[in-house]
Amino acid sequence: MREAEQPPAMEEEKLQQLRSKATELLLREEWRESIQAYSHFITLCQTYIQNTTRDPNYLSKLQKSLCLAFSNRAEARSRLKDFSEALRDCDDALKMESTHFKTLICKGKILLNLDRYSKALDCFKVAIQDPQANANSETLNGYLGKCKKLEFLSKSGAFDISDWVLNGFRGKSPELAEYIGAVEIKKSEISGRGLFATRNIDIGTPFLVTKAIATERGILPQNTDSSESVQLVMWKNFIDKVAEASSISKKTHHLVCKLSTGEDNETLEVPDINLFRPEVEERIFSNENLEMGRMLSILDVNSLVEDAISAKVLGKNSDYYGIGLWLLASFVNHSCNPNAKRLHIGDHVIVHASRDIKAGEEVTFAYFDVLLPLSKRKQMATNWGFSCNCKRCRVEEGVCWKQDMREIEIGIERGVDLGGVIYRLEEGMRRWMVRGKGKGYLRASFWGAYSEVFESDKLIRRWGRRIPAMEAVVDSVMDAVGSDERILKVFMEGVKRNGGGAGGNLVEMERAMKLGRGVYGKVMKKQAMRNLLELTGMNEQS
Ligand SMILES: C[S@@+](CC[C@H](N)C(=O)[O-])C[C@H]1O[C@@H](n2cnc3c(N)ncnc32)[C@H](O)[C@@H]1O
Repeated sequence: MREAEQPPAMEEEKLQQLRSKATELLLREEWRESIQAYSHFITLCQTYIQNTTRDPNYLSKLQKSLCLAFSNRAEARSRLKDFSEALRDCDDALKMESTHFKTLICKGKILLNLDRYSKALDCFKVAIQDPQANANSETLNGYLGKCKKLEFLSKSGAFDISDWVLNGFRGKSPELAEYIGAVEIKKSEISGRGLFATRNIDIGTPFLVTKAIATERGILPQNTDSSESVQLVMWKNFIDKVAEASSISKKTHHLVCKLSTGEDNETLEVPDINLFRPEVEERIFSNENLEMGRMLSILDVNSLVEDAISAKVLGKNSDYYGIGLWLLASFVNHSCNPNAKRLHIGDHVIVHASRDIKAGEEVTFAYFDVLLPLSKRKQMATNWGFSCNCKRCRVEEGVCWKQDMREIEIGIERGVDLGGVIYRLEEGMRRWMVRGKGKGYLRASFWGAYSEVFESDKLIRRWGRRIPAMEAVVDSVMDAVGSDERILKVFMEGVKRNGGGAGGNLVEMERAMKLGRGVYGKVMKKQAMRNLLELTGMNEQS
């Protein structure tokens, strides 16, 4: 006898057995096994529904069971982060019962996870009307509030981490939404594709906030050999996580395939930035092949080391190490005169302007320390696998061969009086007619010398007016290479030495706030920024 022709009692018994097994597996959190059991149940139930000509009550009972099975399979699939299949199950359940409470909650949570805030909000809004919502009203209201807040952030970019900062970065890190501000992907003169401003972006304004598709974090041991082997294990885990994220989402896979391998950059296609928006659904992407070798090159070129704000400000956890892949941030090219900085909070990266950016300008951040001379930067770019093609490197190429420049570098290596180094460099720039941004570039290259002199009362007294004032150097370096915590630190110490500080004169404080916005971004209110400025001024390691 075929299953579909069995009498209802037997059908029911069989369904009951399968349902109990699937539910038990679900309760035991054995997700894969419960998905299998529910799939079996669903197939059987669908067959019975198709073939039944009997009692409408029985049919309705079958449909209810089927709806619940879709809902439970969606839950199990979402626990395995297979969100696209889980969403499909939710939709199948909702087709049968458009206000099915459990499914609406499950779908809302999945959509929230996928950063589709307004669609998630729609689900929770319907769910809260259900009588069952009374027993869960606190949780449901929590979800509703979270969706509304994240939707607002994703539209406005008005991020605010003040409370967390004022709380000394303790507790849960702030909730952040996916946000794409006034930027687009275009062909870049630096290399391949780059991210470009579509409007003027003020210093500190965040223009990209996005969650990593995978991260791996750990504490590195002090010992170099052990540290290297820990890093190797982390790297392997990280590769596995990226591979897993790509295998469960066609969209993630497609976007990973779009990233550069560091070769043939000029022939790379320019993807539409809108593809990176969370609202773009999985179903428009097809299966693509990405061989392991290519994926490893992509990760090599695009993975970023985390730079946690708490570690930055408090100078703690210097042996803490985190890597991640942030898809859209991977289109930001390096420049030795960058105009953007990134801040890592939880799994999110916030990219903000570290100086004013004009509409049409390419946005860039530093892949490595750019407060160093050209020769050292060249070495670091080589380690990264490219030869830097930024404007500052091109300008500095024009003066680096000069005898004075060589002598200045040799002098620094030999530990000569750094005031003398600065004096010689400033004199040289006058003779070589280096002006405007060029001056800022060279000062940034020898920032180490400037900062040591500005931090030493003795050297400042000795060199007096023969070297430029700290404020003028800070302004020109910031204008050329954007804000940096070390520039901010020198400035804050100078302000304190002059009797200023948090209560210092208004002009100085306004300048400090501007530097602070460039370093940390306009993501906090004034009091939180003042706190950070105080901490930056005090922290030896920042
Ligand atoms: C993360 S990707 C940046 C986006 C890349 N241009 C693209 O089209 O996908 C990093 C790669 O871009 C290139 N690149 C980035 N900054 C560069 C620079 N300043 N000079 C030369 N090449 C650069 C290098 O090939 C580097 O390996």
